[in-house]
Amino acid sequence: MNQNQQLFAAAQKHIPGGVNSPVRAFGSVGGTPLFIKKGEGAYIWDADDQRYIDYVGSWGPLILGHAHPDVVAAVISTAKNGMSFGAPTALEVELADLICEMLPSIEQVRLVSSGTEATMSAIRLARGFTGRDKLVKFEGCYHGHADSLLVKAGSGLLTFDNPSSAGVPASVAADTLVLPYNDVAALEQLFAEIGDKIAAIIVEPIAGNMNMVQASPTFVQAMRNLTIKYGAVLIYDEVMTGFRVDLQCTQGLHGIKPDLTCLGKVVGGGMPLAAFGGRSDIMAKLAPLGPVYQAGTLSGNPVAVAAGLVTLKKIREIGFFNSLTQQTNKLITGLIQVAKETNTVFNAQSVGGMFGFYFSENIPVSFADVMNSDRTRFNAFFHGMLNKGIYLAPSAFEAGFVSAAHSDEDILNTLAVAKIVFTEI
Ligand SMILES: N[C@H](C=O)CCC(=O)O
Repeated sequence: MNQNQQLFAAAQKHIPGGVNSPVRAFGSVGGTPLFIKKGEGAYIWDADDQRYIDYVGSWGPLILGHAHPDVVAAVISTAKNGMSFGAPTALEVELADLICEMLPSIEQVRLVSSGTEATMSAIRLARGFTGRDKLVKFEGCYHGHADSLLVKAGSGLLTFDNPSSAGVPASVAADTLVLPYNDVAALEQLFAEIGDKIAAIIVEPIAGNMNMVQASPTFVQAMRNLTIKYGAVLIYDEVMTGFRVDLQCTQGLHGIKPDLTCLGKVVGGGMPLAAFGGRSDIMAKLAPLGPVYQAGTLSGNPVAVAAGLVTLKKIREIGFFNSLTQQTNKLITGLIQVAKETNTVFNAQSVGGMFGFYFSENIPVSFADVMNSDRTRFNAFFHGMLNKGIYLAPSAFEAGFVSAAHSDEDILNTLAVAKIVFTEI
């Protein structure tokens, strides 16, 4: 047994399934997960000292690459003054100001510790604000693991073939109405029937938890128009896409002003930090100002905030996003090219530093399309790449990420390996 296998065996003794989040168990692709020893730039090393070019980036946060020196320095210097106070700090005011400056739809913001907390709190707030209970979500979108959101969800649930979790009371799930992604007619029909009972739509405006699926412009516009018409709240879940696809996130690309936005991942620079924010009249309903309760001992944790601040400042530097977008594009066009050269049925797309690839003729626009892609081939490709030092997300239902640390050489090496693996599979 190698070190990874030994650690996995040991982990299973006291950690259910040997992992602290299900997709880490290598989901549908099977095998032993890598136990990571260290990361630097675009690379990670496993317990057997094998190096990999990493396109997971801790599932999105590491837009600057692993252990970026400025982020590490900020974390160390902040931690030296104390790890947590459970009291306000100047740093969190600075981060809140910066988020509001970068995202015009956010007039006020609250910091929390995970994407799940952000979406869960935004939904409670939308319900408190509207006085309504019904929530609209879309098939294949994943918004964290709060009870009401584990209905036909993506990410680890899909990976393990159980898109609606056990343990969610039917009464809770009853208020979650699930529609197909990108289906304008279904959305219009639902609003025509019960629009005055709907508190909110929550959507991943570029879905990253059923692989990567983009919302069409008509779908996006329909969500905005209908929520305005019926007085419902439009929640953009940009936990994955926030500061990852564009400096102004997906909402900047769409030219849409959501009522509330959920952020996570990049905003914390690799530390447990997330946020939700939006219209000040809605945010004013939060305690201690208003009747909607939301709280957290570690919310706005100074060490996490320090990492987030450095990360956001770096990605605002001139040329950062252009270069990240170009680098991701090189990977995607290169993969499409080598697939063509090896007669492999394959497709791929990217926005900013986020990408998806599919063993299918067309780019998927719905959950059903993703389900129809060739997942057996995906698994073979994943293992082939992993065995040759390329670490991709171990699930056909997750997006991939390029960081500022991925060099031309890394991309070329990845493409050379992909060509071999496409031929093998
Ligand atoms: N897709 C998930 C989050 O965005 C992957 C991370 C996890 O579930 O552990």
